[in-house]
Amino acid sequence: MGRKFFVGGNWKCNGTNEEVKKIVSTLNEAEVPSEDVVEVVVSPPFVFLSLVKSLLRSDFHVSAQNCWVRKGGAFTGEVSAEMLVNLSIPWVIIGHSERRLLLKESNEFVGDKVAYALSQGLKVIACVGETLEQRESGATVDIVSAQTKAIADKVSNWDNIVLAYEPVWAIGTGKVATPAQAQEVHSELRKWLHENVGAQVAATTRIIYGGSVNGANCKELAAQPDVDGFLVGGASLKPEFIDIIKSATVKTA
Ligand SMILES: O=C(CO)COP(=O)(O)O
Repeated sequence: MGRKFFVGGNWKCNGTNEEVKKIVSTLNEAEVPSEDVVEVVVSPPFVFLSLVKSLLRSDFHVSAQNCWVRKGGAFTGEVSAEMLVNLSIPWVIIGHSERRLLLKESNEFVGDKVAYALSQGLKVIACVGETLEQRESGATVDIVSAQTKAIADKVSNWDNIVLAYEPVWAIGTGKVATPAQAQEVHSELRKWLHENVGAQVAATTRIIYGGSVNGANCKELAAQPDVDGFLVGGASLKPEFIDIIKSATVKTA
């Protein structure tokens, strides 16, 4: 079975009520390849999830940017997986580097979160990626493998996981990984899955790239054999997100 191209838009901590409505209306008017060709998921901040869900075209889906590690309760400021399920939000991003680095989320904590979110029926965009210092010291593959292992240690079924490779040095910097750099790490991740989880999981799990993806660089990245889509930050707030969605056709050409 082929891996359907996946394009996620991570809006991060951006947007007003008015801006969110405008982005959604731009997306709703866009002509893009069908759902058979590309799966599109947008991830607004928690407070806008219901609004976006109510306005967004039905062939695009909504994701949260995080959720609590276990069942909800006395955890001030947190949002539980159960709440997302209750609102029919199908996806959640877990382990984004901004949370790993700024909020000190460990590999193990991320693994626990992924497992709990899956157990509640959510689909997960699980993020991994190395810092510039780690890349320069030659540790990239070790770092992303350890991050992936912490997830694999806690989950037995990968059907509802999309793995996002997001090198920290490429996020929000305009410094995109070259297609060859992205392909190299994606193929190492697939190899890791093959050797440590199984051939089927390696063949079917989508590995998407994130870090300064834009309308101009997406096609070349999408053409790489192990790049199965994107997780887009800054450009997902702009009309060029539509061009990025359209890059899915590179795979079918
Ligand atoms: O972190 C990212 C997506 O999750 C990437 O952000 P940018 O596309 O703004 O570099």
